[in-house]
Amino acid sequence: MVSTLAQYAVIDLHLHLDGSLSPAWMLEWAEKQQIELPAHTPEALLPYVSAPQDCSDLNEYLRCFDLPLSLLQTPEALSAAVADVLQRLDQQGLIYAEIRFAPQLHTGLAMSQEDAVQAALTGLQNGLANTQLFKANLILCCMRAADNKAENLETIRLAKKYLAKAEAGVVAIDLAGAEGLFPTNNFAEEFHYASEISVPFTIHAGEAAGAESVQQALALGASRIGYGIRSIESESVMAQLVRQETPLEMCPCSNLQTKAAQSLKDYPLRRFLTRGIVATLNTDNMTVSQTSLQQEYRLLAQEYQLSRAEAKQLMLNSIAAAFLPAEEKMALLNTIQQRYPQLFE
Ligand SMILES: O=c1[nH]cnc2c1ncn2[C@@H]1O[C@H](CO)[C@@H](O)[C@H]1O
Ligand SMILES: [Zn+2]
Repeated sequence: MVSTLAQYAVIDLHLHLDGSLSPAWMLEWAEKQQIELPAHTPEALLPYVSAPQDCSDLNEYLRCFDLPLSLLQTPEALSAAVADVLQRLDQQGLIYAEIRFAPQLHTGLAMSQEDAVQAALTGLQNGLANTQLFKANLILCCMRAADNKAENLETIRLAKKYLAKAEAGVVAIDLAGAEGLFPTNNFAEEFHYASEISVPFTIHAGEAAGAESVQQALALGASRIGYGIRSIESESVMAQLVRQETPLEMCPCSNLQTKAAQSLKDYPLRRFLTRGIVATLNTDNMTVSQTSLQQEYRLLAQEYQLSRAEAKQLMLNSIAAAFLPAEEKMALLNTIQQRYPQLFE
């Protein structure tokens, strides 16, 4: 049962590019760019780019992104990183993925946010050409910070521009970063603007803050919620998620590390599914969290007694939740059925 449930690992809707670079890729691109790293083998590099065993909270978790981000400041590196992640997802048997990154975190050298978006799109097209993936798309993250409204608004403007180009590969925006330090409502202006110009969005909420943060994200018009774990604290928020069919992008390994969830035993995924909330299963950060989508399914199968029916529901929820038009969702379902008929027996 355990190994078969890992076969349901075919769609990842919540995966950060910068938190998912392989150590080998980081070593290769550090050398290419003559960037000095604190370690010179993949094993020795791991402690610098993955959450510690005793990670205390989201703020500590977020420190793991400094090193990978330092390697992603040129168009070549950014394109290569996207293509490499796609190749690894393909090797793992995935069929569809939405990869997110924050263009404003890639402007440390000479790139503008738009250069970063274009570089990532080039990587997306190159990567897709070399894989069997049905498709992959990009989500552009706005960041929770103190003085970055202009940067966030620019990210949203770019999302609109590239959303308007059919098939470009940008499908939505996100809000990432330190939720405990910068509450969701601080970003109301940004998301009012996104709504006004019809840019769909997901917001990381209910991770380092409570159900009220999910409530705020819903009030702003979020189409999906990143994690939303602490929705479990509010009957009315859960009722709203059911009523509006707003999907939750759940990432158990990461949620345990950031202490958004205290233990797997109390992880609210099953209660969400039972209530009819559109919960999905994702990785968040393959490298920072030392995980893969198969690993997430395996963990839940082993330690959470995830059933086959629940695994199938999670996969079907991911199809429903994808930022894809209805006909592409149908095509995605068909592709999965053809490639993995055993998942539907
Ligand atoms: O679990 C998370 N919660 C909130 N923000 C995150 C999480 N994982 C990554 N990022 C943030 O998203 C940025 C763009 O990919 C990363 O640089 C990191 O700061
Ligand atoms: Zn995330």
